Amino acid sequence: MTGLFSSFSLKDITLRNRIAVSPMCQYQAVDGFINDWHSAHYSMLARGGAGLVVVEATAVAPEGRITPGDVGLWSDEHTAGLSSIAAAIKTAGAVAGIQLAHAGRKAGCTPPWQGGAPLDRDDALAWEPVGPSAVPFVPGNDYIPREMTKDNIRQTQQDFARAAERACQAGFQWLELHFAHGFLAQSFLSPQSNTRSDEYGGSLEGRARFLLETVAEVRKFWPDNFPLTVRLGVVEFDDCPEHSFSESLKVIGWLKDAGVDFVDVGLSLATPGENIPWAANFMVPWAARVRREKNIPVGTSWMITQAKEANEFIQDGKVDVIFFARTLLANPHWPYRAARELEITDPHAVLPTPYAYWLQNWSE
Ligand SMILES: CC(=O)[C@H]1CCCN(Cc2ccccc2)C1
Repeated sequence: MTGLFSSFSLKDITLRNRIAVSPMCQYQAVDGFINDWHSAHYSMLARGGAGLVVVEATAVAPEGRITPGDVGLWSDEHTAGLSSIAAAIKTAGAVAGIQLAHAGRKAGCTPPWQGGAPLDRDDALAWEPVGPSAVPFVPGNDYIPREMTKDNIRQTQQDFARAAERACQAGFQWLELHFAHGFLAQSFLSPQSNTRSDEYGGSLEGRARFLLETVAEVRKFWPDNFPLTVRLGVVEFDDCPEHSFSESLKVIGWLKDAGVDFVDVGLSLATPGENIPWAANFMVPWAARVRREKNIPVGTSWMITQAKEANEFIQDGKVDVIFFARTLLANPHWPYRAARELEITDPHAVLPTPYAYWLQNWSE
């Protein structure tokens, strides 16, 4: 019987359950290097019992960071630190995943707790953002990205590919390309941000070209027996969400043909004014439609907090994996709580032995 605690196999990788730690930016790195914060953070989450732990948005180039504090994999020097993170995740029994990102025109900002606005231009840590077109994320704002040349595009695609190679060398076995949230790839896809008239703009084929060429380059460096996945913003909540969703379904078909194994169904966040219908589980129906209409395994996130509901989403074949974020930040041992609530056999077994032993006969 499938459910939240049934295993999930994709290519040669098997998750012990359907609970994934969603990539959550910590903004604690220096020059892209992880430190004790990340080691403790990811060990904590991996020991909580999730089947998959995806490391936060990891920049494929310095100018692709959301903030100066983003983790990076743009240099061979970054590999060693991330390999220790991958090892810690795997030792705890979870599959080690990593999200590779380029924030595009949303890059070069302060972390959310400092307002999330672009760094002052005279800040020594600031840099010029890049994008498909010289169109600012905030209409009328003077934080305008430099329009990428075709050489810039090719270089960034290589950056993704080389970062994927490093991720494999570091021991990660699940790769998620960040094609959502208004970041670089999403901004190529959205006509709100991509006004190019060359082959990287205009038609849907043109706007999707950056994504498909990036997947093709990554495919050369990421092992075929490990899942190659994308987080894709599948819907823009504008005056006609069905339009962007129908375009996304076409793009997902092309991504699948290019070798993408799984879609983590996310939000577009391509413009600041989106009227997002925030509510519990609100992305599940969209993910279920992708799964059904494109016959591809999917995951999703966004305000999913209840074990019984999550279990039903899996049982009903709506989604294959559920990405939890704040639910797990609030309680890293939430998988154990969920296992008890769902009356799974040996709920304590989701935890490492030193914890499982003492909890096997414990009931509060
Ligand atoms: C890297 C990434 O996708 C993150 C960056 C920070 C904001 N995240 C998106 C977010 C928006 C609103 C509430 C919570 C989260 C996306």
